[in-house]
Amino acid sequence: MRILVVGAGATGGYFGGRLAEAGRNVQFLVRPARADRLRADGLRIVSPYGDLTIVPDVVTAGEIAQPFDVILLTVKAFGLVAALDDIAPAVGPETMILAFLNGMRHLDLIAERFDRRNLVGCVCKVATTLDPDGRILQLSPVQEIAYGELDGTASDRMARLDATMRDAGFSARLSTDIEREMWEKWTLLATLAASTCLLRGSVGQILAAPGGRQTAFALLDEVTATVSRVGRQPGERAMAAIRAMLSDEGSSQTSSLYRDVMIGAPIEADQILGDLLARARTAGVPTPLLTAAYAQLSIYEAARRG
Ligand SMILES: NC(=O)C1=CN([C@@H]2O[C@H](COP(=O)(O)OP(=O)(O)OC[C@H]3O[C@@H](n4cnc5c(N)ncnc54)[C@H](OP(=O)(O)O)[C@@H]3O)[C@@H](O)[C@H]2O)C=CC1
Ligand SMILES: CC(C)(CO)C(=O)C(=O)O
Repeated sequence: MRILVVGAGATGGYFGGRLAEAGRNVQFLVRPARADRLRADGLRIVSPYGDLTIVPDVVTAGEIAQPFDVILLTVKAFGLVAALDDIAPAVGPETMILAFLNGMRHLDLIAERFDRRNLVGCVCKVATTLDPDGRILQLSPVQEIAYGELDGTASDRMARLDATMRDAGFSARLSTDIEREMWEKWTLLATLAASTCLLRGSVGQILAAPGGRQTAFALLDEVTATVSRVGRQPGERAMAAIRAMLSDEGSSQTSSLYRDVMIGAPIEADQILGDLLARARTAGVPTPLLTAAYAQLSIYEAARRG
């Protein structure tokens, strides 16, 4: 299968690099500055599973001649609309698009731009970041992607996709309920992002602060009530894992959104919190803490814009 990885950043560079290392047919669609760096230094991964440098097969927008079988869309939410224009020549009727983005709004944007049949549900679990030298650093051992038809059916194309993704140096899993898994991941991430950004600290620092635990768990209640009303109710196993993560005394766990705020970078507040709040408002679910967290992040974004 011909795979196009859109973006060679923290996630795309990581999973695309592993797929290429495992011999899959991978091209990276990147923008000119990243292309120059990759051509000069290679695609470099620093990982607890072993470091890796490969010479990636790189294209830039305008150089794509024909559709791909699989597209891994790994841009941040604020780059999505532009990326969808850039990948148009790569999308044919049979192309499967797997997006690593958190939240759910991107599904509608992709379906509106192309066709709902192009969509494959996907959850990406990893903690990677780009360092100032453009290397991909893997920060924790978790490295999994799960995928599946959004309606849960077992299709031939999922079997082909699964055969391509498996045994490529990370955990790859065909899910029969990927839509629920996506809502569960959003529950985790929205709670973690809102609590770490609102309270300005890691899980351990929040738990050590007066009222920190109550605030984090009240946020979890707001997010869970919203997700259960407007999406799918998270399963008990997922909820137990989220509660355990939020109760881990001394934990240095933060969210990528919080880490981006701390370095003054652009953030995905609209995709992770704004969209959830809009759905909560429509459904009449009260969300005072989420509203406060989003207001604070909106002030950050306004200040960044200047
Ligand atoms: N990092 C993580 O651990 C996890 C991230 N996610 C989610 O995955 C998504 C991607 O995150 P992440 O990989 O961290 O983000 P990064 O910012 O590290 O990587 C995104 C890359 O996309 C590139 N890009 C943007 N627009 C285009 C375009 N039009 N054409 C080609 N390349 C483009 C950027 O390149 P350029 O250099 O040109 O700006 C950048 O390198 C996010 O939605 C995030 O929430 C999910 C799970 C974990
Ligand atoms: C769920 C989590 C924390 C995993 O890295 C994440 O996706 C993020 O912080 O953006």
